[in-house]
Amino acid sequence: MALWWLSLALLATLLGLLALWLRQTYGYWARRGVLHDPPVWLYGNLHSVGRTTTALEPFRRFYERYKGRAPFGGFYFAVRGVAVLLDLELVKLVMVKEFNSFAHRGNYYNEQDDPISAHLFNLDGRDWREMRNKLTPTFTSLKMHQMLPTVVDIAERFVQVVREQVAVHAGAAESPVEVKNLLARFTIDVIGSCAFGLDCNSLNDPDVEFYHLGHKTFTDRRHGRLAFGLIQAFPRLARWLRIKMVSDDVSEFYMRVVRQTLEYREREGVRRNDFLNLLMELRSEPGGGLSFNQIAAQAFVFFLGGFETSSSTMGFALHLLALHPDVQQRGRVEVQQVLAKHRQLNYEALRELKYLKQIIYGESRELQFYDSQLIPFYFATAETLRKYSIASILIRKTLTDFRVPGTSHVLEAGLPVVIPVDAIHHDPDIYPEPEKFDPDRFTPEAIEQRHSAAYLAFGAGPRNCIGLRFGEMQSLVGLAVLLHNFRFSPARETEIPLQLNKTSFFLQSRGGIVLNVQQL
Ligand code: HEM
Repeated sequence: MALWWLSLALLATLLGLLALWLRQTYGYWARRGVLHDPPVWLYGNLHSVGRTTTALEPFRRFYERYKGRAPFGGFYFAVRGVAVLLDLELVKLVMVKEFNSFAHRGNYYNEQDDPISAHLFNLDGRDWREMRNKLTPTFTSLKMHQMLPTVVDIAERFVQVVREQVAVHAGAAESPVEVKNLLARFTIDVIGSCAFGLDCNSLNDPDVEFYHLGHKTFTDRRHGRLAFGLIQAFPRLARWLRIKMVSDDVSEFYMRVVRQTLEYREREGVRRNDFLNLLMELRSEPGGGLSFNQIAAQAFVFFLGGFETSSSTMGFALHLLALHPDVQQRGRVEVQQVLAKHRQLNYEALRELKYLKQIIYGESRELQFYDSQLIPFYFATAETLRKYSIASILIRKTLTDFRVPGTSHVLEAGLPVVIPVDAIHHDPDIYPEPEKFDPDRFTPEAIEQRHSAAYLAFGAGPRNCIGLRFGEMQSLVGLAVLLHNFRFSPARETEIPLQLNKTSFFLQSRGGIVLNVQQL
């Protein structure tokens, strides 16, 4: 009996201490006099995500409520205080001008026990800088040029598969096709070939392992939200406990694929124009090359970056184009003109697809400086990614105490800083009528009128998306061949508006995207 009372007293003491700690933790912003919303214990300000809202809503509401009242506001991720930026000048300072004070993302990874998690997106500090320097030459225009024929070959197979799906409905009034799955298979085959040197052929065989594990990488979480928040908040403890982030079967699969391909290429002396070849060349670089684990982790992140982001972008673009036939036709005419001139989709042809670029990609002035030839593509892709920002928030970690200009507030060392990309992209003062789909928001003249941090679909500054050109190339090729061969319109099953997945960190549609597809 005495033991029972003792246990109860111990439990009560522990709960009391936990409550005191949480009170102290959740008082962080109030003590500093920073605007903030009251948090829900243990969940912080993201309690609704995955239940009643997607990850977009809390940040949009927060931004709308506090924008103009302060350059940043206070927020809580689980038990961690984070600052949410509300002012574009401050965004630019954090991402570009004062980058050295905010160079980390602060993501958890575990090089020892979970080597595949130690990839460029997660790395920080010197490890990140060295890896970024090594990988940057992998994404030059020349390298993209060399990979383009592979992408075009797969795009031709893609058209054939879509034709077969449309043919199933021959003679019927409608020909509904689920395009999201087809786009995922297209990008899997492209990135499987370019990052892993494999002919995955998921376009013809949807049961291939690469396709299933590719999906699993995005759908299966090793940890629940609360555990994830705690791991991010206490990375040293998590490493000590040997906690992994990537599922074992996913990790084992990619490690095995890279090992087998490397061994085969070395044995047979095979060279190809792909990312794996470039990573292999880095293996024996003087002054410290890449280890096998490092190569596998980088191939893995190229796969993560290249598969879901680009297929979602194309899926969102097709949905928008189906609802806006005038924009679709303008894009198609451009593709027809460019193909009539060049006879094929070569690099020069891609450069001339100006309007298509406005529909999907797009960029701030900063990116235009580094590759002015790519501006046109921004029009098409840009407006899609403004409306549907695949990464709805970006994160940086403060490395040294940073006084916010014009205020007495300090972003303390170690504090995560959130850039609310989706909220900025839907700010009516920056993009009037933000729900309207209008690729002409991304003409060079219109871009010039806006703040350079007003468009952040690929991030900004030295830690922006390294795969931008590749993603751009594959999305542009994919959309160009689709518009050239098919017309898209809403079918009876088409969701309007498109419903989004509530549990995914990256923006995804909740289910498939069904559109009426007509062969031209
Ligand atoms: C539509 C396609 C894509 C979108 C929307 C996209 C978006 C992004 C965003 C928003 C970031 C974070 C930038 C920041 O924090 O400032 C990022 C980083 C990154 N992306 Fe992409 N991405 C795309 C395609 C790709 C592709 C094709 C690859 C690789 C082949 C890739 C690889 C990466 C990597 C490795 C990083 C981390 C860079 C670093 O921390 O140094 N992405 N991407």
